[in-house]
Amino acid sequence: MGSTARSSSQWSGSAKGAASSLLHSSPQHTSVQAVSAYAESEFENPPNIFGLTGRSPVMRQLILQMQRMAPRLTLFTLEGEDGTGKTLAARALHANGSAADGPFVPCLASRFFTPSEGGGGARWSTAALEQAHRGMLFLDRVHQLSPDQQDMLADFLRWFDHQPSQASQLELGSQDGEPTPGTGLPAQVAFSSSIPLRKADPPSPFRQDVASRLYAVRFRLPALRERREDIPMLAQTLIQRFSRAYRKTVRGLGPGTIAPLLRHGWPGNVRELDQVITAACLETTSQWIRPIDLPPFSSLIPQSVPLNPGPRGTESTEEPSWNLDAVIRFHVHKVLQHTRGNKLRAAKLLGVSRSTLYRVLAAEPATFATPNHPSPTRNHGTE
Ligand SMILES: Nc1ncnc2c1ncn2[C@@H]1O[C@H](COP(=O)(O)OP(=O)(O)OP(=O)(O)O)[C@@H](O)[C@H]1O
Repeated sequence: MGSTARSSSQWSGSAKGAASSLLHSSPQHTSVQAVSAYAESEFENPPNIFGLTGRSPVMRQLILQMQRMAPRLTLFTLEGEDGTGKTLAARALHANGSAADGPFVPCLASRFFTPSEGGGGARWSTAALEQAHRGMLFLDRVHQLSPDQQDMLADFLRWFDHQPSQASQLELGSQDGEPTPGTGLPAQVAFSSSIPLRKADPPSPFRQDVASRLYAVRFRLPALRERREDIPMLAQTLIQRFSRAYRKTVRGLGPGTIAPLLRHGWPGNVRELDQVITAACLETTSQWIRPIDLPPFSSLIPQSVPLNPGPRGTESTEEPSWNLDAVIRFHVHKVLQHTRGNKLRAAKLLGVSRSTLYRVLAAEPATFATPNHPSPTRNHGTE
């Protein structure tokens, strides 16, 4: 990619230096050339599984582990905070596993375990099972299950463990490969959880016997703040993704833009980074994202998205933020993303005047400040 006359291999040495200096030194010393080199480099081909990538040791190890284990997985759990890439990881394991020829069927765990949906006394959704026949059923957000639903999950695990092997599944389906009603059987079942299901100190909100079964094979997606060295590469990946999707040429991060990204805490993880990059790509009038193009980060997501509280106390231990300004700004940015930055259309959709929209965007969001990022206005400083 890019219009530079130098090849990426010629750049790779200086790109490596640029990455290191961006991570370890003051942003004021970052040169235009170094940042351009960084954006144009190929990032030394970090391991990649179905678009899930990372160059930090923890991500390298995870991706290699996924590549190694994918062909043999039957039942496993992906654990990590919201937006860390659990769904992407599940898709990657599906694409590289024994059920790759079958469908990938994501389903909220709390919807799957809804007795009425299956009818006929079924304690889980037979429709979802049929859809996922010989593929992967991905039961998302298992930590949100109520105690009754956890009991259903225990029954489901027992049922699944006693099903015939993949080899004999052919006999279960009809001749054209479609399952006959009530006989759908996924080859793989994956679960996701945003919080650890196993607690060292009881009492736990989750049935510990069930958690042990789910943890037999577990992949942990690290929070973005635990692998900051991945931020430049992820930002570049997301910029390229944006450019392709929106057909707008954005080449990379301009001078001074990486520093605020490295300083931020990323409570919303890669999803939040994606939102920030998308908003900046929409905003920029240059081919490079400038600090002034960055939105105030923490306003893009509510500071702490409260989890669905369950009777056994499955709610997040973090204090949820219901700050009205934060919610309004989050919504406004979502609408702006939807209208691809068209403020007139966004104002119409929101049912407000354009000047009101500008006022919301210009407002100083004092309540969104993070300790490391005290003034999240549109201009993130003068670096
Ligand atoms: N390592 C990565 N490389 C590229 N994109 C990533 C990576 N991790 C996550 N993403 C992107 O970040 C966004 C959030 O990822 P995903 O939906 O998989 O997270 P999640 O953990 O399942 O979130 P939630 O628990 O809130 O459902 C997606 O757009 C995904 O493509």
